[in-house]
Amino acid sequence: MFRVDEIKKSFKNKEVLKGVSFSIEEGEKVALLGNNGAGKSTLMKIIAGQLEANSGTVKTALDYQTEIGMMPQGDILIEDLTVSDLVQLKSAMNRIAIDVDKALEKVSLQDFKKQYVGGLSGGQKRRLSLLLSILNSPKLIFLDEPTTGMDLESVDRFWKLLEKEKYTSVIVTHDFNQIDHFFTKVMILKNGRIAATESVEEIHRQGKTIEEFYREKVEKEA
Ligand SMILES: Nc1ncnc2c1ncn2[C@@H]1O[C@H](COP(=O)(O)OP(=O)(O)OP(=O)(O)O)[C@@H](O)[C@H]1O
Repeated sequence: MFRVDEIKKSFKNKEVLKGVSFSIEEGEKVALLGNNGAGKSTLMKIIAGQLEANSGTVKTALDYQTEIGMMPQGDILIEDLTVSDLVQLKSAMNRIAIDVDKALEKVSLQDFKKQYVGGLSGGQKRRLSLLLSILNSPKLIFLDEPTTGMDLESVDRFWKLLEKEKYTSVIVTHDFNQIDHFFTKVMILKNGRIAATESVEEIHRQGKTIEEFYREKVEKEA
């Protein structure tokens, strides 16, 4: 469904990604893990086309505009539009007809439709970003730390929404509480490469939690 081959990226003379390769199959829910500065957001930006890699390829038969949803780490929102207008604008850009109220209900923002985006709280902006990235019911979504800044109730609602919608997904998260029951696969980015890829089922079969697996791979061999 989606394949990344030997992606390399340096900033000045700092080599952040040294050859990252992986593939995503339909139905997988992949947690992309790694310490701060490991290069997760850099990789996500390259996949999103916001940043150019020095070398490597991204291959997919999916259409970026209509079949892939992206939620970057920082919110890219137009602050001086109302919530409702922004949702309408995005749906017009994607040439889809949507019921704005219903869409806003998905992320519990129905009471904020007339408010300016710039006046939303950080967690509310994240929820709006999420909505924009799934508005066209994509087949594959890439989310970079989607729950950052959300209160506990919103975090719970966020994971429930994703569970219900059943997207194939790649999600950068530090939310270890959720990884054990939401994801099917874990990828760990370390020293510029994918240092480990494992199915959650296999990790559990070994009697470990994902957090234990992560610590073993990242901390012990640091
Ligand atoms: N535009 C840039 N210019 C220079 N260095 C950059 C730039 N973007 C990222 N970096 C560097 O690349 C490295 C990886 O950053 P990145 O944001 O991809 O990490 P991350 O794994 O997403 O971290 P976090 O968990 O903190 O979000 C860091 O050392 C960062 O300082």
